[in-house]
Amino acid sequence: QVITKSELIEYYDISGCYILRPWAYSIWEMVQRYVDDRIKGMGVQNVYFPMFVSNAALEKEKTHITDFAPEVAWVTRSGRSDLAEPIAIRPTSETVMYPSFAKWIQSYRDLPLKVNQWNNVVRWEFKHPQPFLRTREFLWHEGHTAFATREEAEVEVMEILAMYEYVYENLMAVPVIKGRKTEKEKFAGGDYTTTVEVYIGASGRAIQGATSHHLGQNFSQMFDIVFEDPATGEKRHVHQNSWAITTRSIGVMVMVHGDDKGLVLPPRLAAHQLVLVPCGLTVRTTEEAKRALLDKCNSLAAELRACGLRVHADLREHYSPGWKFNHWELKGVPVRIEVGPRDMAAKQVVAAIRYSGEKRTLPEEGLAASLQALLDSVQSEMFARAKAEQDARLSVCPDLASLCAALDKQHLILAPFCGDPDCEDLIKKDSARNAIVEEGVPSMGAKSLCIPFNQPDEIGPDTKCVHSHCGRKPQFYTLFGRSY
Ligand SMILES: O=C1CCCN[C@@H]1CCCn1cnc2ccccc2c1=O
Repeated sequence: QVITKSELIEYYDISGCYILRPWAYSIWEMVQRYVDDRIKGMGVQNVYFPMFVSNAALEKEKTHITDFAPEVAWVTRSGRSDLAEPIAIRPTSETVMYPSFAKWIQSYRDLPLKVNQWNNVVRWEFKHPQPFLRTREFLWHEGHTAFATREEAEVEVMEILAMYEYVYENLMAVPVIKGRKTEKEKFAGGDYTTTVEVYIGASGRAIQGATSHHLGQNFSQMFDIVFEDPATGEKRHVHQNSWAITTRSIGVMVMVHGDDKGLVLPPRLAAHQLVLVPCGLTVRTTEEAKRALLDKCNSLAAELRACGLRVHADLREHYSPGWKFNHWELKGVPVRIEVGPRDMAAKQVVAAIRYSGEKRTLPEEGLAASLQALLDSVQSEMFARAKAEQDARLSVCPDLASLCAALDKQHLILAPFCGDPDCEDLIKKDSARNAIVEEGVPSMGAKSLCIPFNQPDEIGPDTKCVHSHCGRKPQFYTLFGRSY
């Protein structure tokens, strides 16, 4: 209800596809603007590759394409005539881009190659679609880079991950847990996957927020992307990375901050940080008093805009202040400013803070500065509140029983883990069986989310793997939880 009543999304007659309305698209634009500036500062250049992939190109990456094959959408016809060869619609662009990388990279002087594209991709998922979180078409950016050495590539993987952490924590006020995916959960085409994971308090589940993969030389071997080593003259395969954040991030922010009155937008991403509503106009208000109030609202809005604040003055005559209060609360505007004739006379305004519900009277004097300070404190308090909830729902569990008990409390679990995919399958199966069934719906088992870079403790010599039957030595604490 929130995503339609707040005018983020409109539904569409093709399953898994949704319309991003201005209120949602403006959030994506803010994310895009920040990420685009950051990656350009890292020497990445934007490009645009075709959305169509030939069967031959797609097949080139047969290693991991197999488990993704069912999701690939194909064009088989134009008009009434069949195509000679079916053409795939890109689900991601490795196979589209890397044949060109092989042409463009001959010498070490052609390195590093760093390109990115802002585009849409199509994955014909069969799981239950959800706006933002699981859609058959979504917007993202995909960065694809190539280096002469592994070390250079590995530095970039972490720089990009830090950028995604900033997008979530500093723009969206959403705390993340950074780490590396386990062997089972990583992108099979790469060497390793790093990720930012987000805890969704409302559902007690975690969701992947963005990824930065180190591909190693897997793709350069498949696509023969080689350069001549100046020292030895021999041909060397490049070391590659690829990374992405998608419009799923909008859904994550909606879920983390939303409340029973609707959206709650963090000030740094809100298209309107402030909405100005004239109040106290009654049938008895004289024409010139009304005119004076509307002029006041316009001049306040202009003054605040001049100070860089994103202000919207809602001066519509045929809606009551109460209606407007509800409308903008539903859309999650961080601060509403109420101005009535009495406020005008007292040279003050009333600020209503969306995320806390608090109301505060502010003098007109220095209003822009006090509102900027207020918005900054809203941003940091929204983060602090989400962080406190995430930390309160994080348990360190030594064994399966305590892991299942923590799952039932909608916690995420940090557990000593051997890292073995078979053991991970067992943990998922056994934690699903033991967990209490809620309202007849079998609750899903725990998946591994990441191996946090920030480990809670050393793995002691006599520490056991969380699934004691496996008998293998635990290697690291791994974050487990129900996930999307
Ligand atoms: O995440 C990223 C970051 C951006 C570039 N691509 C990588 C890895 C994508 C993994 N993936 C994900 N779904 C797929 C679906 C169909 C075919 C292929 C794939 C596929 O390769």
